[in-house]
Amino acid sequence: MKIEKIELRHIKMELVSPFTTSMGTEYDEEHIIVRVDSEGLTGWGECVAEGTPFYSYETVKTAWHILRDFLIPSILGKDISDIDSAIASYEKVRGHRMAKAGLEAALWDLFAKSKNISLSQMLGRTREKIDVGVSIGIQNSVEELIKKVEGYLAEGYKRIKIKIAPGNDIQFVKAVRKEFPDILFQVDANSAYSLDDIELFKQMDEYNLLLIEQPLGYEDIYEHSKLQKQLKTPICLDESIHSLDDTRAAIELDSCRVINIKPGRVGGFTESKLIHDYCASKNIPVWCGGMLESGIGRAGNVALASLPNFTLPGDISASKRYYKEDIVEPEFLVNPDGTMNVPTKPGIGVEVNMKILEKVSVKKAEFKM
Ligand SMILES: O=C(O)CCC(=O)c1ccccc1C(=O)O
Ligand SMILES: [Mg+2]
Repeated sequence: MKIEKIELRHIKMELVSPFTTSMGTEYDEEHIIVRVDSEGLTGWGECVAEGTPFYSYETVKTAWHILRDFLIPSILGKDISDIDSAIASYEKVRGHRMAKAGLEAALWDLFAKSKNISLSQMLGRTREKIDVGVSIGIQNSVEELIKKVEGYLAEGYKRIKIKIAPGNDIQFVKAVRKEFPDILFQVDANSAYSLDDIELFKQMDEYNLLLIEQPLGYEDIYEHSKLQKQLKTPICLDESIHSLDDTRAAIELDSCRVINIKPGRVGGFTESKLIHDYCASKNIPVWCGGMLESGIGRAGNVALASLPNFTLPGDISASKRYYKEDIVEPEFLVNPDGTMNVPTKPGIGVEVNMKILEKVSVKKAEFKM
């Protein structure tokens, strides 16, 4: 397909409630929306680099620079036969996986639309509904957390994840487990601890957690292998896994027994599929993480999570859990049974609401051949 035009939009959307993690508190989310136009079709993607370099070194500004100065020039005006050839055209660019994933997502949407199939079909969907969970930020008190958990369970969510940080950990775990003895329940530390905290993790090991996400260093694989050997609870790596190679190392070393796949963190759907397939071959379950995406990125996550080895509920929640109004129609909903429908229309399967997109855009640039 001849890549005729690419548009970038820096968007900023206010969260319905602040999101607190060990990395800080977010009140709004900044991402980049990538639009690719070719032969009368439009592909949409979302780059999940944030305004701050606290989860990842990438930010909206670094991703904008890499997209504008390196990735877009490598494909603009060219006749691209498939996604792999697009990826090959910018393979010299090291790292910057979120920037790459944003562009790749728009190309996946474009190619799926050109074949008149859904993105999930093109990725290899084996289910029409996915199980979904919710990620809850650190709350001011145990009572507030219990109330939030109760609300989300009532909406149907199949799995609860809470963020933890030193000083805000075991008391929350204890309270939730006491109140809800049978729910699927996990924690995410976003790298806030070290091996010196082994006693805390041994305590957590007694609460039948589904997994403990990214307890140690954000680039670490080795120390996680030491921690995993002392716990019954599976460790799940998020931040440390950027590629299939990282995945192999982590599984070979027994650093984790579950992998969180975020297409942005690993550079796109292509790498996500490689990680998914490798984990399936090693009997390692995967689930789809989230980056507080708008409906455009969410559509991609939903499609990805329809692959067979996504056997645990993802951090894929309803649009309204994040934003008062989403930029896609229809917005994403959670069914009362805790599932979400995988869109079946061509490409991402939802329409972009241009009026709302315009409203949340703080900067726009157009690149033409
Ligand atoms: O989108 C979601 O619901 C997941 C939210 C979440 O946990 C998260 C959001 C931003 C950055 C990192 C993480 C994480 O999974 O660690
Ligand atoms: Mg995480």
